Amino acid sequence: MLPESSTGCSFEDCQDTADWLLSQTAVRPLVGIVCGSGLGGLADVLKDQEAFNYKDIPNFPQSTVHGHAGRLVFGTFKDRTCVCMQGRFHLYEGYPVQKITMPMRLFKLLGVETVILTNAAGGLNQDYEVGDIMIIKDHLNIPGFAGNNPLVGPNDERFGVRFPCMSDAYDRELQQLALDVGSELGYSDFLREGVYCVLGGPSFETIAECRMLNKLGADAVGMSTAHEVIVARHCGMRVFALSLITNKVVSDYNSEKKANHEEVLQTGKQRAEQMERLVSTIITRIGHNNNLA
Ligand SMILES: O=P(O)(O)O[C@H]1O[C@H](CO)[C@@H](O)[C@H]1O
Ligand SMILES: Nc1nc2[nH]cnc2c(=O)[nH]1
Repeated sequence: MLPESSTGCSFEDCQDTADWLLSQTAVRPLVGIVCGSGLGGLADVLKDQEAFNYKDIPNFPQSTVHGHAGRLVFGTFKDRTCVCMQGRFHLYEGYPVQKITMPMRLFKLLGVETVILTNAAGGLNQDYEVGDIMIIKDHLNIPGFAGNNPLVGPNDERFGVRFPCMSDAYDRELQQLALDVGSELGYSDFLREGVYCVLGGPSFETIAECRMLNKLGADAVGMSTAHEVIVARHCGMRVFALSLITNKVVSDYNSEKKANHEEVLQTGKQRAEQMERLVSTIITRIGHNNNLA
């Protein structure tokens, strides 16, 4: 494990990055958004945009995955100020888990109160269809079982406590709000609630792994989000997350289907409009200081 000071994720490193960004933009974001694979179009619907390429931001990692543009976009939905990651980082890119979650600490230091994350995920639940949108109510952090938790290492109390609670990781009021908004928009037929399981990737799952994960209680599987959620909750931000079911996992030895990233991006394109409308409507209903409008 690398000490925090050498990964560029210490409080001081994050503060330097926040100070640099706050000196470049007048936007003071209350909502932070992370876009999943193929779902970066959400950032494009922000008004009065100010965008920064990750490569120009001090201490910031670089996006290496197709479907993750690598831009931090500030702007507004109605009068709600937002900062949006158009591209996230994953364990399989080779970054330490502390580095891929560093943007959550940056969000906190920028003044963000609520974090909304999206991801592309494989459907494990037999009832799920491609194109379903799953409100994440809980997660299984499998890399964490092996000690790869983003909070491993010295704890900096300026961010949060040594042993943070995770039974309330996903905000229940925001889940209910999403169900209500989904119903108003006519999305109930493809809106689900379930458990997301993160694996390290980059290989997709074997059939035996899919069967095991489903038995463990996971409804969808991916390679992101849970680490970010842990760090966001550690520093006291409210969290809401959505999985777009971009493919059904292969859990039958007679199936000829093969998981692939192109299908993931393709489904993202097909559901982009509904994902954007759902998220932007939820944001317009989040009031200041975390109250619902
Ligand atoms: O979780 P996001 O970033 O949406 O991406 C998902 O899609 C990619 C696989 O196609 C993996 O990176 C997986 O985690
Ligand atoms: N691990 C994993 N990640 C995904 N991201 C999108 N689909 C999948 C999947 O089937 N498995």
